Amino acid sequence: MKTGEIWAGLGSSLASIMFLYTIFQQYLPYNLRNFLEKYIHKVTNYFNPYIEITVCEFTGERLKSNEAYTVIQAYLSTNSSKRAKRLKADIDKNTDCLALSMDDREEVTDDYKGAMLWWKSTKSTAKTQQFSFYPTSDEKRSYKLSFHKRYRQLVIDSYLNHVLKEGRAIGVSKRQRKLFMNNPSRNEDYRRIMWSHAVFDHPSSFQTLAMDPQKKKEIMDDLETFSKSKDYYAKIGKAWKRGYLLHGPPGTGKSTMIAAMANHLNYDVYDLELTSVKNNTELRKLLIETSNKAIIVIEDIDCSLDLTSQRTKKNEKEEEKNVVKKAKEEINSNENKVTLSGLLNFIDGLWSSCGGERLIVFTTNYVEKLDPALIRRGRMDKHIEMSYCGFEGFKVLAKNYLDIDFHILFETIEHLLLKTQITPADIAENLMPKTSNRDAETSLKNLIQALEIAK
Ligand SMILES: Nc1ncnc2c1ncn2[C@@H]1O[C@H](COP(=O)(O)OP(=O)(O)OP(=O)(O)O)[C@@H](O)[C@H]1O
Ligand SMILES: [Mg+2]
Repeated sequence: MKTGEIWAGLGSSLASIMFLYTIFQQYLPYNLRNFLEKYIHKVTNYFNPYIEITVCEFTGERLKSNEAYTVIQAYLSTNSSKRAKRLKADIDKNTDCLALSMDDREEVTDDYKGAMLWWKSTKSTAKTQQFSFYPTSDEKRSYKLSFHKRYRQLVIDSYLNHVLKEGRAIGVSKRQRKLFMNNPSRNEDYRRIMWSHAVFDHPSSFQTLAMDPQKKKEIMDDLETFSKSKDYYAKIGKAWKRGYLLHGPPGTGKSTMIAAMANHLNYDVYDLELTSVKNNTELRKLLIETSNKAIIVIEDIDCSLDLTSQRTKKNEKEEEKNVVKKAKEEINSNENKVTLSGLLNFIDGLWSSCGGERLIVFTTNYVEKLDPALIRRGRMDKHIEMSYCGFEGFKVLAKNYLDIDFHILFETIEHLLLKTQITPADIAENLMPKTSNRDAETSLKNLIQALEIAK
């Protein structure tokens, strides 16, 4: 008799035993049934060449949602919509579109480096004793991955990482970005939600940003290099973050640039209002609650705190002023106790390295007012001056607002721009059509008039 036949014979006998057992199990005493089940399980496990990995939707005693489940769901989304026969559709909160995923107890296959793998979505309903008028949410969902035992090493060493990486990338590309604002601190409430958020949907892009094209390209390259440098930062032993200082007169596009940066990199934005932060401890708490792939923005840093004179030598008069100020501060001891050193710690202290891929952006109208310690390289790695509008910047605005690349009046405007300091915000206002018939010539004439006056 051949070995194959022996195995086949064994298999069919086992199947018959199992069949008989399922029929007669109810007549067996409880203890015997328990004993038999244990051994039947062992025997079937021995003959079963397939390995299973289960990932539940919720884990732990407190049933926290399991990130691995979400990542796998994202990973399987493309595969399921192509291969599964039974799909379910839900509104995706992030994209506000219908998202397809495989239905409960549905199965899809995946090929990876020649190995065949099966993903099955399972659902079990826990039996609760409690009576309720409302539908109970005791459904437990999970994904089960099955594969032949000869692929064990491939799955553990490589496939699972591949699923994690791909799933995360799909999740990031589909997510809707958020704009977070820190909530003002009131009294000691440890359950307080530190950040509120809204959907970030700003239309600004580098394409519509009016500035010197070379400078613009340099910034875009810098951002892209940063976002791809995870391994490089790890190699040189630096936390994966970068500081940008945007300075320039009002209306030159600092806030617009931040939105363009966020859109370019697909990052969330945390708009940190320092004056509502009670003290350094709270600042730290806010920091650790930020996510990766985010821009933390502190606008008008010079107005947010008295960060200007703390490290410079003060003359006596200033010293006197400070005594009065200190007394006032003590009275309002609950207010504004974020200090320069607290902020420096925020930027480059140990806490700043929790997580990664974060930009910190400061904006100011008066760069000279800031303490040099705050803006030195390493903290604010890149200083970007946003300045008055040049001819190249004007051309971008003309394209944005009037949809023209050239006009006979451009030459006059170029001459006038050389002699006038005008912000992109002012130019934009003049180019904006005032009537419903968007006549480019009238808008350009308006601008020329404004430039003549400004000159
Ligand atoms: N460089 C620019 N490119 C395109 N639009 C711009 C630019 N600068 C300003 N604008 C336009 O002007 C408006 C105001 O600009 P923005 O708020 O970015 O200026 P800001 O430098 O942040 O000013 P502030 O210092 O007062 O905060 C924007 O809504 C935008 O429409
Ligand atoms: Mg601004």
